[in-house]
Parts: sequence; structure tokens; C-alpha cells
Amino acid sequence: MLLSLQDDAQEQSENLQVYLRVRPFTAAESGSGEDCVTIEGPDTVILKPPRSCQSNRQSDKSLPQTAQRFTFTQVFGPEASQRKVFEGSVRGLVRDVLQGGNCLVFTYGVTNAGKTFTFLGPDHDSGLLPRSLSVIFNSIEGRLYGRCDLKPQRCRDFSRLTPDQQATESSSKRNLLRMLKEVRRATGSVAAWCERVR
Ligand SMILES: Nc1ncnc2c1ncn2[C@@H]1O[C@H](COP(=O)(O)OP(=O)(O)OP(=O)(O)O)[C@@H](O)[C@H]1O
Repeated sequence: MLLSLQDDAQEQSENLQVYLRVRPFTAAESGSGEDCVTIEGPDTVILKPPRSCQSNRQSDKSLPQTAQRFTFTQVFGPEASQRKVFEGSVRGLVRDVLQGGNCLVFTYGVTNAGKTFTFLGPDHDSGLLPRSLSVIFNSIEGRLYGRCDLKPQRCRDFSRLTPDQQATESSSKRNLLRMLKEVRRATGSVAAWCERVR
């Protein structure tokens, strides 16, 4: 499940949107679980307890015995690609963020539900986060402020730096980049050494 919260949602009738993504069944699940999720329409699913659980459920009166219908902002079925989920859920929010809006997106679900796949995705089929970053970086190209006299404060504010402060900031940036290079070189040599002794 994917939830997004947006402040100042002028065009949206709801500030909170809840999307459901139904992932394909794994080999172990197919057979026993196949009829427990039915996508009834673009925003509705019907859930039935799997046959294997029904005998347990009959003895536990607190659990639902019959099918239940749930409605979401939108439901994405097992065939939905990463691109389709991104375009249909988060793309518009990224556009709003680029115009100064704020939003929060998070996934929610039991273990193995597909949260990591949806958010990060494998390298060859990236998920929501890399796709959002790619849109953001591609959109700010050419709009970057070239000078180093502003420093971000918290998430919306900034302060203007004096020439002395700019020199201090530049020197700590150089030190940080040098340290990163050294760490990368050191880890590269450790990896190469491990390769050699294997
Ligand atoms: N839409 C999908 N299409 C194909 N495979 C998927 C999809 N969603 C999830 N999977 C596969 O299902 C398995 C579980 O997914 P994932 O690891 O994303 O679950 P998770 O919700 O992050 O689990 P956990 O909470 O335990 O970390 C993985 O093998 C993943 O590749």
C-alpha cells in the first residue's frame, strides 16, 4: 500500500491518497491464494480469506468469515509496471514539489508485500524513489544557482553567507570530498585485496 500526504493540495479534493498495489503471486502462493484477491474496478478490491485459512477462521469468530470490499484512490494490479505505478501515483506530487509544495509518501504492508520493490525496485526496473530523483535532477538542470553564498537552514529557510563564511564552507566541502575519495580508494583496495586472496 502506498500512502501520500500533501499540504496545500489545491487541485486535489483529498490531501491523503491511498493506493493499493497487488503484486504477482509467488510460486509458493499460487494455487492456495489465487482467488483471495479480486480487483473489481480501478479503485476497488474484494478480499477473501485463502482456503487454507478458512478452517482456522471458522473457529476464530473475531476474524472476517466472508469476502470484504475495500476502496482506494487507485488499485494497481499484478501486471502494473513500475512506470505505470509511478505515473499514476507519485509523478504529480514530484511536479508539485518542484513548484514549492510539500508531500510525504510511504509504503505500508506486511513483510514480503512488495514495499521495497515498489519504492526502490531492482537496478533494471527502478521504483518510485529513483524515478522521482531522476525527474527532480533532470528538472533542475540549468536552474542551479552557481554561487556559494547561500546556506540552507532547516527545510525552507536559508541564510546569506559573508565572504569569510563562504571560504569556511568551501574548505569544509573540499575536505569532505577529499575524505570521500580516500574512503572510496581504501575500500576499492580492500575489495581488490579480497578478490586476490580468494
Ligand atoms: N510488483 C512486483 N512484481 C514482481 N515481483 C515483485 C513485485 N513486488 C514484489 N515483488 C517480489 O516479491 C518479493 C517481496 O518483495 P519486497 O522485498 O519488496 O517486500 P517488502 O514488503 O519490502 O518486505 P519486507 O517488509 O520483509 O522488507 C521480492 O522477491 C520482490 O522481488
